[in-house]
Amino acid sequence: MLEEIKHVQATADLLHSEQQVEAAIDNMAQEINIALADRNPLLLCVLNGGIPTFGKLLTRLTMPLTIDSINASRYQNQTSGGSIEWLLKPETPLKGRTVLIIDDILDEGITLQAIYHYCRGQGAAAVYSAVLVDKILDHEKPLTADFVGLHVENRYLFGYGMDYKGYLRNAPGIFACKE
Ligand SMILES: O=P(O)(O)OC[C@H]1O[C@H](OP(=O)(O)OP(=O)(O)O)[C@H](O)[C@@H]1O
Ligand code: HPA
Repeated sequence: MLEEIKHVQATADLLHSEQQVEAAIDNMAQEINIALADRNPLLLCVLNGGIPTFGKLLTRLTMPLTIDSINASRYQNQTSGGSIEWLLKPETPLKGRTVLIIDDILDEGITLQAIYHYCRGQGAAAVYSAVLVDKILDHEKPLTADFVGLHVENRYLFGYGMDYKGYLRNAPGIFACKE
């Protein structure tokens, strides 16, 4: 397995450097600071891929806020998605809260849509979403994200939280696997 991971990393294309990703996160934070300034938001980290984006946004946000996590996994360390498995639900009551869901990637949008409906079902007053990457697809998605860092071509990606078979989430940039 580790040989495969090393090969994928060595042959991948760098699409966005660390510097470019950090600048995109700066922009997202600025937008969120304006849009949610007086909303006392509850930030939900979508485990596991959302961890870097969540952490990097967190210290750039200036309003009073609280945090929790959710884990709705669809890819289970594979490169194509299946049905959603709910591994963790937030402990914080969502009723009446403004929720900001933070994830690494909006691909088909199935995961974000499921989390959105979950939050609404729990009585959240408003549900926003922020994704580092919105993958450009040739068809409509079930929902759009409110805050997007980068729009990226339709290839299998890794880095900044996004994994290849569970690995390479720590890659310092956004990389695309060779076909
Ligand atoms: O838009 P979609 O096609 O639904 O895919 C996007 C989701 O897929 C990944 O999660 P994954 O299920 O791989 O879990 P992970 O966060 O642990 O990597 C990613 O973190 C998003 O949550
Ligand atoms: O391109 C991707 N890379 C990593 N994880 C993902 N989850 C959905 N799409 C992707």
